[in-house]
Amino acid sequence: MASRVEHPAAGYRKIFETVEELEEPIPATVLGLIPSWLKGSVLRMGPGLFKVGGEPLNHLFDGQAMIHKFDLQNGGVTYHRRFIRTDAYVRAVTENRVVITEFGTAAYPDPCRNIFSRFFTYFRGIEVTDNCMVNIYPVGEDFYAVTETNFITKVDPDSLETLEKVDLCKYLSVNGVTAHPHTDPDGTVYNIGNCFGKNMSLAYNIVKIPPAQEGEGEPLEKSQVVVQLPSSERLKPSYVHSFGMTENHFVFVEQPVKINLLKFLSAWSFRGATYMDCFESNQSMGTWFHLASKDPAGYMSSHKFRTSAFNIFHHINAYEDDSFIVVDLCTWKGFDFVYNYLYLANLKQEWEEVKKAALRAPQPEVRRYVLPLDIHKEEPGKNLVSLSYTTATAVLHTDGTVWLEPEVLFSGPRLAFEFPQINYSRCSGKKYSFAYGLGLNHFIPDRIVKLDVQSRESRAWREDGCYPSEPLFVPTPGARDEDDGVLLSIVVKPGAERPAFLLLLDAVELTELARAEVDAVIPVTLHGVYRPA
Ligand SMILES: CCC[C@@H](CCO)COc1cccc([C@H](O)CCN)c1
Ligand SMILES: [Fe+2]
Repeated sequence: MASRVEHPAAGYRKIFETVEELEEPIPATVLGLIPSWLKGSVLRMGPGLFKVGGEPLNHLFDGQAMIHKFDLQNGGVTYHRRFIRTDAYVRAVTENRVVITEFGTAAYPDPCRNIFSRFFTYFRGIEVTDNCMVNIYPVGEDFYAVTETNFITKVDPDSLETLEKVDLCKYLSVNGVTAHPHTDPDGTVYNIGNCFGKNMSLAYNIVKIPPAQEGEGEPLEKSQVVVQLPSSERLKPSYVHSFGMTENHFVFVEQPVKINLLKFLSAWSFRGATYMDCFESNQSMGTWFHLASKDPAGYMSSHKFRTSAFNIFHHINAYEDDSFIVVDLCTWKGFDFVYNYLYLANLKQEWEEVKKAALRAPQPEVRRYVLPLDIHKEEPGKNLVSLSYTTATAVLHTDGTVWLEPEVLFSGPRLAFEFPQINYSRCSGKKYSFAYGLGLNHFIPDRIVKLDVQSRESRAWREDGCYPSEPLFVPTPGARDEDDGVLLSIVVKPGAERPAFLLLLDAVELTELARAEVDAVIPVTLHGVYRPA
């Protein structure tokens, strides 16, 4: 059972404060021993500028995108970081005001314009943000920093320069795609996104970007929608943050957090509206699971899986076993939108206040759901799951729906196992044993956790006054065991002589191998990738 850790000094405030970018990489002080085979870069995205024109940005997902890079070679480490030159960033800094509406902060009307031009800007659609502060991932030979809108930004993974703003609407009929794509061993990239389309043909589109082919130009030019999934409620598609992919199937969990399209597609400026204002909870649908086959791609409409309401952001892994699909998720119980608790004003409160707010929030739980593929007319009322190693159930109802009950893999009072990572190249879409995550304590990141999804045992790394980020798993070359490798996490230790470090943990025992300390505070990072040299 995770021990109760308290943060009375509220040191976590430091990871939500603006920092300067670096002109050049800075050296890190290495304590301990970095495995000689570990050569490459940790690339991560997060907010770096939290105030514009003297006004604070309100939400965790509003800060202007900053890219961070730890370079490891020959046992030495350097750290670099730059702001991404998005339109959102450049125009905010140039005009010294929020010009592009962010997730939870509305743009300010241009005080210099006259009343008429200000009035008419109200009627133009809002300018969708390109603030790519969520993740960075490779597509072919290129790296893209992303948020969840239709704009992704090509960046140089060595110099951290901003290369090109790309509008996915040029290639795909989507309004946005998640920051969590899946990648096949051959380099094919899959993603899912909302499609509000013409005449409200509402759906969720699964898109496929083929691998880079020599002299075949942009992979994005060849991207296509491979499956369209129907929305449970016309005019109100669910928010989708990630999806599952097994060897032969896509798994889409349709959560009861909905986008009100009448609000989202109408003139925001009147109300100084933001993306957050467009969400609402569906209090009656519960949560729906959808399946689609991968090749040939096709929606499996007869598989109507239902369960009770929860928020879902991060799929951990999904795999097929016998005639079942096993789906492991980081869930938050209830239909109240968890993002309502992630305003910076909340996260930067005194510790006692932070704990009080988290009491009212949806409670986190790692859950295993099992979806039977063969639901030909079994008799209703019987549990269809016959896997020996899980207590998850699936029961066919007379209306043709299948009611799912999960097995709980990890649960603790306001202790979330989140930002999950696995040995992806070896285990994605396959039966696996280990998941690594960031432990959130009343939403404050204060632990690195390893979860054995077979034994349900967990172990943690923590240190007083330390605030880690999502742990990235790097397998030892030629490893035999799934967890033979290193976990990399950027840790902030406010008040220390060197207030941030890259932590290297042995992924078997979560023991510290080394840390590379820098003389700089590093603000919160959300997601990232390890790029081998
Ligand atoms: C009404 C919600 C619209 C969807 C896109 C439509 O497909 C989400 O849009 C944004 C806009 C700004 C920042 C973000 C962040 O990525 C969130 C946290 N990851 C998401
Ligand atoms: Fe995420």
